[in-house]
Amino acid sequence: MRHPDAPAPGELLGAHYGQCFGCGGDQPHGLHLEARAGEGVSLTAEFTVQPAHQGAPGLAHGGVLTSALDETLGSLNWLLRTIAVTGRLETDFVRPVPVGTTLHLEAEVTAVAGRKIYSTATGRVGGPDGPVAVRAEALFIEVKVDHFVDHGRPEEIQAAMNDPDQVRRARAFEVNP
Ligand SMILES: CCCCCCCC/C=C\CCCCCCCC(=O)SCCNC(=O)CCNC(=O)[C@H](O)C(C)(C)COP(=O)(O)OP(=O)(O)OC[C@H]1O[C@@H](n2cnc3c(N)ncnc32)[C@H](O)[C@@H]1OP(=O)(O)O
Repeated sequence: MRHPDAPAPGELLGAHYGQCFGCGGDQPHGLHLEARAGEGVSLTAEFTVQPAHQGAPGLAHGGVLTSALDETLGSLNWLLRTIAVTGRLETDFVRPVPVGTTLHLEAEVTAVAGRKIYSTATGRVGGPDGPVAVRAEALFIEVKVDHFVDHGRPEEIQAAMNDPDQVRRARAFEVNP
């Protein structure tokens, strides 16, 4: 399942799109999640809860935590060298996550059936071996680059197509044998 050209274990995966809310370095409102390749089709990521991410006073909003899980699971695309979007995502919120906490995330692909990619993720607090605060089960569906070209707002699509770095990133996913 792991693509032969997948980044080596330990390598930073980088953003799939600079304006992405989950991982984009150019997105001032984003989570700035950083993911690193693991063994097989797995990875780890870190995300620190900011004051802008509150739901209840001093606690992370559940939707923001789900976004961090979604992004972590979506980053598995880099290891499969496949473009896939979230079809279904189910989150368990096991313990509250205070502002300032670094969430230590890990994700892995559990099965692939045609275009369907099943995956799971956990987020731990206090360190990579700390207690689980959130976990998720997901189904991603493989799509072609056309998915974004057909459905995205034209101004952002045009800007992405004019950005050689973005075109290179998109191509890297498309040369999947
Ligand atoms: C040069 C410019 C280009 C730029 C390129 C950039 C490169 C980007 C690189 C990487 C990007 C990654 C971005 C990650 C971002 C983080 C992850 C997100 O948040 S993604 C956003 C949220 N998700 C959506 O917006 C999906 C919206 N939904 C859809 O578009 C469709 O529903 C889609 C594509 C998911 C499926 O539609 P169908 O028509 O293609 O396929 P059907 O036949 O419906 O489903 C295929 C199989 O999947 C099952 N399925 C689909 N949805 C399901 C669901 N919700 N629950 C259970 N099964 C489901 C179906 O039952 C079917 O299964 P059976 O093959 O028959 O066994």
